[in-house]
Amino acid sequence: MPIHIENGKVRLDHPKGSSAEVLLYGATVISWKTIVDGSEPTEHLFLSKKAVLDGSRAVRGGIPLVFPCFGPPSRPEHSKMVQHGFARTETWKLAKQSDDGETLEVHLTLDPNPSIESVYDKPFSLTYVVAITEKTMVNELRVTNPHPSDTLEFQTLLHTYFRAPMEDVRVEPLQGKPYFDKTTMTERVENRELVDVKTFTDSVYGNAEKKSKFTWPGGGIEIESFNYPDLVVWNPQEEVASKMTDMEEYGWHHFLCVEPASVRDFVKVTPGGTWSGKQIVYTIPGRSH
Ligand SMILES: O=P(O)(O)OC[C@H]1O[C@H](O)[C@H](O)[C@@H](O)[C@@H]1O
Repeated sequence: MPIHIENGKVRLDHPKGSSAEVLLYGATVISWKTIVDGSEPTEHLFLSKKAVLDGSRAVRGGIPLVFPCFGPPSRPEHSKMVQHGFARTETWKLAKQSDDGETLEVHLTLDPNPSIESVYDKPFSLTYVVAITEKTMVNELRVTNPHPSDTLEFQTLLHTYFRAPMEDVRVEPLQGKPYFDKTTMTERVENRELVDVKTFTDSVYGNAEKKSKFTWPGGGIEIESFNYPDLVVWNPQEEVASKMTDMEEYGWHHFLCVEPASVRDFVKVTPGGTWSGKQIVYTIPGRSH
């Protein structure tokens, strides 16, 4: 079976060798593999060896979903929530699956339940689409506002932990972009053509390009995003990661987070409307790692 569900995890196995694994817990994609150089499938996501997958805390790695607030809550309506909201710590439902021979696709849904309602009283409906082809992965979040008269406002982000060598990786194109540097809490403008993460990096770029990429000698990933005006680049380095109980030793050497986002401002969805944000991720042709 190309798509099957087992022990709270959805597996997609493409006939051309690519695969993905999505936990119902947080709708967290924890693995995405493709065949890059004609041999064994290569894992493109970082998942900490100490990540907790039992539903007791957000997963340290893969693609946790941030909704409806980014970072510590900044608005009264989010004040009962923990950092990054509840979407990454709720159990989603597998609502739909399809396989047309080229694309394997699953739809996971999340709607208000008593645990969410204890911290958030707005009506909403979320659908998260994960699809893989031989070479690509698509992650699309759809947010519907079922309220008859109130606008729904939220922040959201695909917190993607990519497996890459921290020392060598460079992100572009970010030159000239405004960004909020969370390491110093200052608003700045990026002057580097190629951005590295060799020091503690927590940068929230605005006005992001539709296509971003990061490369290192022998590897690279391109991200095409739709409807995400911002891009967060993060590597916690030892100073922050060593305080995380779920980060494996030296884990920060093996990933960077490049996160299509709508967080510098709040997305506004009119009554009855639906917002959707999407990333398409693929390895850069001719490169392998
Ligand atoms: O530790 P978490 O709650 O998963 O957050 C991990 C990180 O997420 C984002 O990248 C934020 O910009 C960081 O400030 C935060 O530290």
